[in-house]
Amino acid sequence: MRYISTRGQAAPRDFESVLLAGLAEDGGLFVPDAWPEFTMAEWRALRGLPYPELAARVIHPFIGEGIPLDALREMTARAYSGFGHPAIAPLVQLDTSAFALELFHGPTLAFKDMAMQLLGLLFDHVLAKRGQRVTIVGATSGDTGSAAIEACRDRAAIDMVILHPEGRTSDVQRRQMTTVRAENVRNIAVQGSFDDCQDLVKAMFADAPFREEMHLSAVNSINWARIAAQIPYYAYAALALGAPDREVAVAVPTGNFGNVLAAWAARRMGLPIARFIVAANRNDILARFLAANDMSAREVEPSLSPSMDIQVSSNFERLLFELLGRDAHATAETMQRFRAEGRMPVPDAAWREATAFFTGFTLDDPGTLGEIRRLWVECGYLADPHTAIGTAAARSLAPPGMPTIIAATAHPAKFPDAVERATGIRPPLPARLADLYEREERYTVLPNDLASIEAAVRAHARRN
Ligand SMILES: Cc1ncc(COP(=O)(O)O)c(C=O)c1O
Ligand SMILES: N[C@@H](CCOP(=O)(O)O)C(=O)O
Repeated sequence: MRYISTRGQAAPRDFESVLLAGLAEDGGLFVPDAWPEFTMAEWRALRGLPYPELAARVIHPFIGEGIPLDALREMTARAYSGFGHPAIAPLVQLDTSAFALELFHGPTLAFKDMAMQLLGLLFDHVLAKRGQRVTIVGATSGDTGSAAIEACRDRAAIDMVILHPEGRTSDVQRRQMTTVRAENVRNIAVQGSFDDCQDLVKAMFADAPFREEMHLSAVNSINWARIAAQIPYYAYAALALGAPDREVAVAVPTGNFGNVLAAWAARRMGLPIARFIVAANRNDILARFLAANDMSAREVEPSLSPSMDIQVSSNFERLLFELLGRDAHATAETMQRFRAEGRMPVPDAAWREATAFFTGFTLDDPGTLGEIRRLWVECGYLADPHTAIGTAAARSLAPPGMPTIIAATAHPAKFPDAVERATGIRPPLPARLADLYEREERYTVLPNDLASIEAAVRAHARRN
């Protein structure tokens, strides 16, 4: 499998190089040069397999022979061995056609573990094989950070710096990152929003001498490996609900557009996912785009679902590339105009094509609390605020009678204040995190300034 950049100016390369590169040198995102497809019979043969086996088989076409299927199998078996549920990603029925796909049974209690636990092992494998080391820089609105730290902590060949927006994550999320004692990890609270953190990461990649010097790599969903590792759970759920012999819909709480893009990739592989419901909080840029072709960035506003407090959804570029007929020149121009003018000029035909499959939905904070309460009262289901936006979206927009998979992206205990406000119940953290509030935090607050962040990354990488 070869990968090309959405902006067409970076050399094509294989999976392992894409894993280490993270972002293409031309600022674009790597995508497969052709989508692997499974036949109906091949999909049916995956039904009922244990999650680690299914994951290895679904991901392997994106990797190719660089990593043999058996080696990947060993990695998926290890990656999911520490999950707190035997099904890894259980489906919980909420009503006749709505099913919560619980993706939060990993070590840091959010869907990020589903990909990140595997990514840590892929990095180990590829870095050992090549005798290289990397400096991973990541931006987080709360969940990617701790999942990445947990997956890559204490690795001799990896240094890691995670940027989070100061004061804009939940306390549990921040503490899950800042209380980890691992020599190779450093946390920075940036005086800005998640979009600022993400921009800083992209700016570090765009600084070619710095990128080279630090051997930068990424763990955000700009890294294709993240998307590849998020495809299997949609297959797992869709097959359990009757695919490929029956169409399903998905409703995905969305911020950086990585999770819903993984579902769309499953469709490109041949799974009959008929509708993609993109569920947002009041940071509604994607919903405005889908409703009226208005992709215009506004200030990021804090909400009760902080992990989705995002306006610039990086992975939209991958969909845009497809909507523009894989025209890298047009994609690059459109993205440059978005950066310069804050508004993305998507041609009408491309927008119409997007709306054939994708529908947007927005829910404000009172609506989110109401939905958490409703789920508890009517279904006996305790949901976190992100998941609740997904269930509300499915209720209002899922095609009638079609089984709908709602990505349950975080454990309610990560957002105890919101859940308690809505239901009166304060969900406890699992025993292994019970002393989270007693642990000492370590992080540095820095301004939203590239030079300061680069200096901190360099100092961390050279600390020995
Ligand atoms: C709990 C939770 N839900 C939803 C999202 C949005 O997912 P994505 O950024 O892949 O759209 C995130 C962050 O990414 C998250 O942490
Ligand atoms: N919601 C995310 C934001 C980053 O998303 P990613 O999928 O690109 O890593 C977070 O919790 O950090």
